[in-house]
Amino acid sequence: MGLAVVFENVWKIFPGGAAALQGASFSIPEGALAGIVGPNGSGKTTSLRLAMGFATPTRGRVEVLGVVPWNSGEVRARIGYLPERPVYPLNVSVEKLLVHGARLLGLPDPYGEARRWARVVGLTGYLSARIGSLSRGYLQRLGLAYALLGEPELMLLDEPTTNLDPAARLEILDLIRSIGSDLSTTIVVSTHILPEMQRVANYLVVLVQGRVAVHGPLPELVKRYRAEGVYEISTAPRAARRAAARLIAEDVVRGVEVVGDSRLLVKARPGPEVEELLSRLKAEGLVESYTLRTGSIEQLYVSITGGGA
Ligand SMILES: Nc1ncnc2c1ncn2[C@@H]1O[C@H](COP(=O)(O)OP(=O)(O)OP(=O)(O)O)[C@@H](O)[C@H]1O
Repeated sequence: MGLAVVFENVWKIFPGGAAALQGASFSIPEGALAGIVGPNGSGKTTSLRLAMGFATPTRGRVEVLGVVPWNSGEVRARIGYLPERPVYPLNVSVEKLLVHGARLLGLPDPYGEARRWARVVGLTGYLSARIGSLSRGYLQRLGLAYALLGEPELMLLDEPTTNLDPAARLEILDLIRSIGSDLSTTIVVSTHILPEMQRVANYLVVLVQGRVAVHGPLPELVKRYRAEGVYEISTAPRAARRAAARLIAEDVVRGVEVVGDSRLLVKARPGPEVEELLSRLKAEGLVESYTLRTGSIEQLYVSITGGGA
């Protein structure tokens, strides 16, 4: 599988001297739903703007979908971008804006395109609504629909949940997750709110002061840093409760959830103790298979950086 985004030793120094990126290197594989996480000012927005080709690096190499983005007008049409603070014409209808966007991309059926993505983001009932009348959550849906026009190969979403209330936040995250699983688009989401990424991301880039502390598939990082993880366990037929009772008594297990007759989720810090325990239960025939599914991004972040997001 190829790489959707490659940053190689990228520096971005602004005219006033602020160094937003200081030798950042990371890559994001095609098809990933990647979170770029880091505290305010760590270079998230700068990274997305460089990937979009809206800015050029002072030094280093940025490659997106196999090309250098600021040299190629063509690649912009393959990327959907949701800026941190999008600006919309308030007196225009939802449909009109989406149709306009589809026309700018030269898409053959602008109305069909507008309706398709409005449906995906749950705005079908709002096609004729004035943009100025939408709530913040619905404005973000509109931003997602706009970024989806033309079904881009890559979506760059900059802090898509900022300024939303908790319910709208969850709706947007769920929407991003379902877009990620329904389409083959690579999605990159920046955020300074770590627990949010847990709901959606399977790949992580951790930025600290313009440098990449770590990047990689989430389960791999959880394992490497021994942050608390969630194991998905298949037990022998109808043995989920029995296995749960065994596991909950073990020191290394932080929590157990029975999710079916023969399926469990187990919270534990990955490492030899858990592996031993699970292989013992496997040998006994109680557990059939297990995989480390994901982990606590907050804990991971603390293990990587020594704290303070
Ligand atoms: N156009 C600019 N001119 C000068 N300095 C800038 C510019 N854009 C960003 N910076 C500085 O570069 C650093 C990184 O900014 P950036 O916006 O990329 O961070 P961020 O991680 O997205 O933060 P936030 O969550 O606050 O948006 C900050 O110190 C910021 O002040």
